[in-house]
Amino acid sequence: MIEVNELTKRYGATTAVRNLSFTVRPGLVTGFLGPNGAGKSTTLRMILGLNEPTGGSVTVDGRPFRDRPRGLRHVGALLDASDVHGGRTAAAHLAALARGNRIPRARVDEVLREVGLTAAARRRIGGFSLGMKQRLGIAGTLLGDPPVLLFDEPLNGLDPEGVKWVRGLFRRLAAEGRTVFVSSHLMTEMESTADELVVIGRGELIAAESLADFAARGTRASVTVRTRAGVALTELLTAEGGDVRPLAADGPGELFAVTGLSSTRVAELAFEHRLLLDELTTSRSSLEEAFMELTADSVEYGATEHGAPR
Ligand SMILES: Nc1ncnc2c1ncn2[C@@H]1O[C@H](COP(=O)(O)OP(=O)(O)OP(=O)(O)O)[C@@H](O)[C@H]1O
Repeated sequence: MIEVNELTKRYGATTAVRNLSFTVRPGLVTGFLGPNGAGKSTTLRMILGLNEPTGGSVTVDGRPFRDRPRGLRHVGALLDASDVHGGRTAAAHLAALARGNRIPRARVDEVLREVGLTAAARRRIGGFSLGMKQRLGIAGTLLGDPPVLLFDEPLNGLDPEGVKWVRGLFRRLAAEGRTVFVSSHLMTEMESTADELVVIGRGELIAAESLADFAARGTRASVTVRTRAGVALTELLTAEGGDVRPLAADGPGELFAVTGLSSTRVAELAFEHRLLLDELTTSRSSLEEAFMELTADSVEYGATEHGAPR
């Protein structure tokens, strides 16, 4: 569990993070989203005690991370995959990390196998592709078998097969009861990866909730429902404040586009009233639209600040 409590970080006149509070729970993959410059890396560095907050506090499993000796056993973190000594071999790099954290040397071979780098173990890191460096960085996070894992933009540089592998790994780590916190500036990367989202813009919290609830915030967000109980469902959802419009349906039942309610809420209501749903989906564009709408101010701010044309 990571608890961020009214965290603020200023660099001179720039406020990188402002009064930020959220909780990252174990057993789930939580996506940490925000446009470039939103303050994600600064927040991750404060969680790890690498940056001193100007205000507020952050604890990992109840204590500031800095107070933990042998840190890799508590938190595995990958901030910058290219920040490694290129002259070392993959195995030597991991062995040095293991030694510094009193982790048995045997773990090195285990984690190399886990990330698919066994064949490259004796090669120098300098010759690695970005994707291989990401895998090596991920191997480092797993070394101490930690309950909490942090990743800053881990999908960068991975090919589609690598992305699929990382997603599977995150799911497994979460299913094992670990806390998994993954940053990205792209909603598309998170929609098949995360259960929960923490979204920030300009250093401030925009949302901390499930993907379904976040998707429902966009004004054009919609949930598609297929049912053979169209009349009853329309009445029910309308009474709950949803806007229900029929769509042209092929296949069984009728198809509706619902706005103003999350897919979770639609499912709960249908269940409570014993109405069978044949299909329930959040339109893929809803997440992206909600993200664009809710972070629009921070993106504009960034573009103006850096002098880019609007
Ligand atoms: N060491 C520093 N000194 C001065 N300003 C900094 C420093 N580190 C970050 N900033 C500023 O703080 C803000 C947040 O930066 P940060 O790197 O945390 O954002 P981010 O969300 O991780 O963005 P990106 O996805 O581009 O890495 C930016 O305006 C950045 O210029």
